[in-house]
Amino acid sequence: MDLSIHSPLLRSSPSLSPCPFNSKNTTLNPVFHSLIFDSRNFQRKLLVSRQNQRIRTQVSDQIVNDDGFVLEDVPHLTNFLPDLPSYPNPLQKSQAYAIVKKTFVSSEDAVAQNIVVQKDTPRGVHFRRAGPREKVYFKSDEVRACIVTCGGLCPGINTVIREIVCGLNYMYGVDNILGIEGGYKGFYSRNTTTLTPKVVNDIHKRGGTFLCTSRGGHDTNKIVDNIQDRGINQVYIIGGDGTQRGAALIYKEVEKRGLPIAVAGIPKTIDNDIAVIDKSFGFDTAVEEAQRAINAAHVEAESVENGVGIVKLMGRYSGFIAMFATLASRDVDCCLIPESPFYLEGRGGLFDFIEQRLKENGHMIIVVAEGAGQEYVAQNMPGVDEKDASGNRLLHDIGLWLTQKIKDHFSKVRKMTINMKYIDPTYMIRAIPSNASDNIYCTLLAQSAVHGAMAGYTGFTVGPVNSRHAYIPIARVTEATNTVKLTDRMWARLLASTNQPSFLNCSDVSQKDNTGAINSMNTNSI
Ligand SMILES: Nc1ncnc2c1ncn2[C@@H]1O[C@H](COP(=O)(O)OP(=O)(O)OP(=O)(O)O)[C@@H](O)[C@H]1O
Ligand SMILES: O=P(O)(O)OC[C@H]1O[C@](O)(CO)[C@@H](O)[C@@H]1O
Ligand SMILES: [Mg+2]
Repeated sequence: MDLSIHSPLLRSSPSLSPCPFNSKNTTLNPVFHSLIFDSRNFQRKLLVSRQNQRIRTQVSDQIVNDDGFVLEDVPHLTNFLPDLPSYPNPLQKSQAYAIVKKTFVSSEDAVAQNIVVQKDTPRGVHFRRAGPREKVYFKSDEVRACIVTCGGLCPGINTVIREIVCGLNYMYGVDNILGIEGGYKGFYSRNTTTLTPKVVNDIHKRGGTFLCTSRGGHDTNKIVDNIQDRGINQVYIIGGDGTQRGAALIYKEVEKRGLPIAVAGIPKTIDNDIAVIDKSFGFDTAVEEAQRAINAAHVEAESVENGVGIVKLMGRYSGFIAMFATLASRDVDCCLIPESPFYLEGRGGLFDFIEQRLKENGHMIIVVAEGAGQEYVAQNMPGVDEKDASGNRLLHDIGLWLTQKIKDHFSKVRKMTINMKYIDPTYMIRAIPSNASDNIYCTLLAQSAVHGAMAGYTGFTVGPVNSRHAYIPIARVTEATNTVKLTDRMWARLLASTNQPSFLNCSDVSQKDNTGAINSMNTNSI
């Protein structure tokens, strides 16, 4: 029985594609099933139109059925261009794919957001599975694609650029690909470069972005005007949360103008603060590179009497890099992250702990995420509240502040000689090329984005959800920030491994934890 959704609401909702899902395997009755989709569609419309307000709770509240299967679908070009012609996927004739048993992903395949279930668990939220489709909505020689990279650097950006270019060219025969230089503002400052497999052949071996990047300068109308002027019909946007917000606005404008343009977001950030996806590319590489700084701090600290090493790692609002680098290293005595407040003085404070470790081991290593303890540093620098061009608050240097505080405490209060070394490898961990596993991850991301755009999906972000690549509505990944959960087992593992004070009691933890953000690392389940 085909339970495809044919509600008037769905058809009138331009932000959602027709849902070919069929619920043969569910016990839901068709009417109820439709209702669930309808309420989601309605909510999704709301979410897109009010994307700056956090209405995630309202969205969740709508999923009321115990057995509910929910597809959080992405838009399709045929939603607002119903007459758009389709063509057989050129992969059908690909020699490489000839041996693959099932070249194309079924339109009924969905990726479950929650895979830890009990017998009576509702089926819950799903995303459309990424991958090549039988039909495409672009003729190869009519594709004019562009790629732009925005926000901070991250290992692997060049691999994603390379693989979008090679994927479009090798799999779909597209050879009209433009690189927009210098981030969003590159669209209207008219700096572009032609991208071919040959041009991008070696770029994955270099850090940074071949196309350069910038913060600020997002002017939706100017950008879409420019996309139109250049005849671009596929836009690949690589960047973090801010970039994805910008991509959502570009998609909305494209849809408003009724243009046959696919807008695909590829999430990028070493901070790993993007919700829903398992982890962001470059994160593994950053954690690996951080080991070199921690090792150096450890060698320095253990070679002197009362050596204290402080290593500052990136992580504006999320302490994932610091947490994983600490867990990987085993040389770290204490890890400080933005999500977990700490204090210096008194019983159970950091000074006490340092003294105890120096007595036990003769040395001590602290890893601090750049966003940790900002409120303390701010107290010493009243009035300093700067922002970058994108409006992100510029952080105070917690590493320097901490170094000074520890020095002062031991020399002036405890009258103890300590040997402090402060290592700040901040940009070194993100300006490098991606490691092997990130390279593979970036390749899959790029190819998934290409398959999605060619298949006519738009307004999506691509990423792995429980290890399966999926097309996720852009608003879904920007509505919350992925942060370390203090009540998650991963943070408990860290506390157990360093044996550092938690600086909090249980009731503090439940108050602090949480913001409603989704812990997409799923670290509890590992
Ligand atoms: N809310 C928004 N609406 C439209 N554009 C935005 C928004 N936030 C940021 N942007 C644009 O996205 C681009 C990148 O944003 P930002 O500098 O915040 O980096 P990011 O993508 O979040 O990456 P990261 O934080 O990992 O470095 C900038 O050009 C900025 O103008
Ligand atoms: O100095 P920049 O380039 O503005 O970037 C710094 C920020 O970018 C990130 O690497 C990614 O968001 C943060 O960890 C860091 O705070
Ligand atoms: Mg950001």
